[in-house]
Amino acid sequence: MIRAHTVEQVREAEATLLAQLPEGALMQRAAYGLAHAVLDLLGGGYGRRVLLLVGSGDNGGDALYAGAVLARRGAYVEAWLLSDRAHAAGVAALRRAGGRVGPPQPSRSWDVVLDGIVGIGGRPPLRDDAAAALEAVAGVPVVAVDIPSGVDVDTGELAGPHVSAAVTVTFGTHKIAHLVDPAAAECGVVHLVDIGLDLPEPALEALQPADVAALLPVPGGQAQKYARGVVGVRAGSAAYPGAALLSVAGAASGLAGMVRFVGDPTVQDRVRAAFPEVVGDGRVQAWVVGSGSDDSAEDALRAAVDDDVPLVVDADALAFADLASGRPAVLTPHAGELAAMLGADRAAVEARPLHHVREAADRYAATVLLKGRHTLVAERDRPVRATTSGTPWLATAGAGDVLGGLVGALLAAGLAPYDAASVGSWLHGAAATFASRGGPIVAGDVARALPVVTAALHP
Ligand SMILES: NC(=O)C1=CN([C@@H]2O[C@H](COP(=O)(O)OP(=O)(O)OC[C@H]3O[C@@H](n4cnc5c(N)ncnc54)[C@H](O)[C@@H]3O)[C@@H](O)[C@H]2O)[C@@H](O)CC1
Ligand SMILES: [K+]
Repeated sequence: MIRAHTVEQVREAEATLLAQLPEGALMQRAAYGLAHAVLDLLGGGYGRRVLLLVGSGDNGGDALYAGAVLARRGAYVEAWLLSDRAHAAGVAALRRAGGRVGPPQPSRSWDVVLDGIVGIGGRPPLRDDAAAALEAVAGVPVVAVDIPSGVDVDTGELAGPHVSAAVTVTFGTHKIAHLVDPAAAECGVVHLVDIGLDLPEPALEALQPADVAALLPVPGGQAQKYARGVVGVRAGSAAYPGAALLSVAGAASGLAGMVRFVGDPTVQDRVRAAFPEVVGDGRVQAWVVGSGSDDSAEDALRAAVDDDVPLVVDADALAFADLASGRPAVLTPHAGELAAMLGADRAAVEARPLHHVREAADRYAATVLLKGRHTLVAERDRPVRATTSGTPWLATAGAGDVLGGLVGALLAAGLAPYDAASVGSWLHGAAATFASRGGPIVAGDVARALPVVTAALHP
């Protein structure tokens, strides 16, 4: 599991550790980890040209001490101090190691910039001098120290100018901004340096393959189809038959024992032709409702709610999500749908996805899965889960229908809504990444890749 903590949680853990260690020990751990990540990125130190952007806090201190390590490895290192209150011992260490301190020489070109402007003590927006320094080094790859300066650490929101990093080297634990967009998209590759912090339950987490494998419902030796779970799909309409086919394709991933389909008769014929294993109405352990349901969305959701089993509420059914409020249910909006549910602007949801997904989980007393580059799954009193297994090629028509079906299959197989949503989202992203191999895909490719990805979790 990747765990992310709030600034307050990190500060508390650091305070405990600082009290037990000699002065400066934590910063040395951080600076060595940082320097080694930079050496990895540059393929060595000798002859490389490194510019440090140094703010007034300990984040700048990390950059200065790392700069000293790099200078001792033969790099040419300059520190551009953005404040006259820069970390004094760090400045002295850099000087002793042969680094230069002062405004950068204009003619120099840099191999890398270390962003030590602000870390977890920063409050966006960046001050003007810091923003101007960023402009002056535009185009040079940046290694962000702890966090790309200018992003909001605890929310993942952006406010004005900010660093866009190639690599972010963070310390002790991930921060929320490393996993939540739009900030996460500015972090580049995130590298975690262990500094020995002892941390509480995280604010946010991201499932890793081993976590998904541990949660996945796997049939035992005595398995039979009903016990493995029956998932029902109420989706599609004469106008949108494809949504039903893709919803069923996700549900028929093999993770539940049986799939039922209920819908428009013409759509039903097409579903049966494409998926001979799918049967008609009957008892189910979970319903998936809404993709392409068009005018029938409300009736379909009411019928599903009457069965009193866990639900996936998707697409057209989200307009009636109140019906699922307080039930075991996963609501699966994209930003536009969530905006409509909350009476907000789509742009506001995209700028503050974490805030809005939490608000919806609270308002609907349900599990809410907000689709995006890093999908977020929120449920009251649980860490939000972010999905990082996808690919930008997954932004394709019908991919959401497959996800809804898949989450339904996992609900039917017995996972709680929170786990079904986050495991389903992870598998969906991983299947897309596997199917894509860096190239374009369509929604059906994602559904077809699900069994392979599932199998790979159990070598
Ligand atoms: N506390 C610890 O034990 C450790 C901290 N470490 C480093 O220390 C950092 C935190 O250090 P600090 O608490 O000193 O805080 P920071 O260095 O993150 O930033 C605080 C400083 O930035 C200035 N600042 C705040 N907002 C700004 C803005 N919008 N524009 C420009 N300047 C702004 C403030 O005046 C303040 O002096 C971590 O992110 C990490 O890099 C690491 O060395 C590991 C150990
Ligand atoms: K930084």
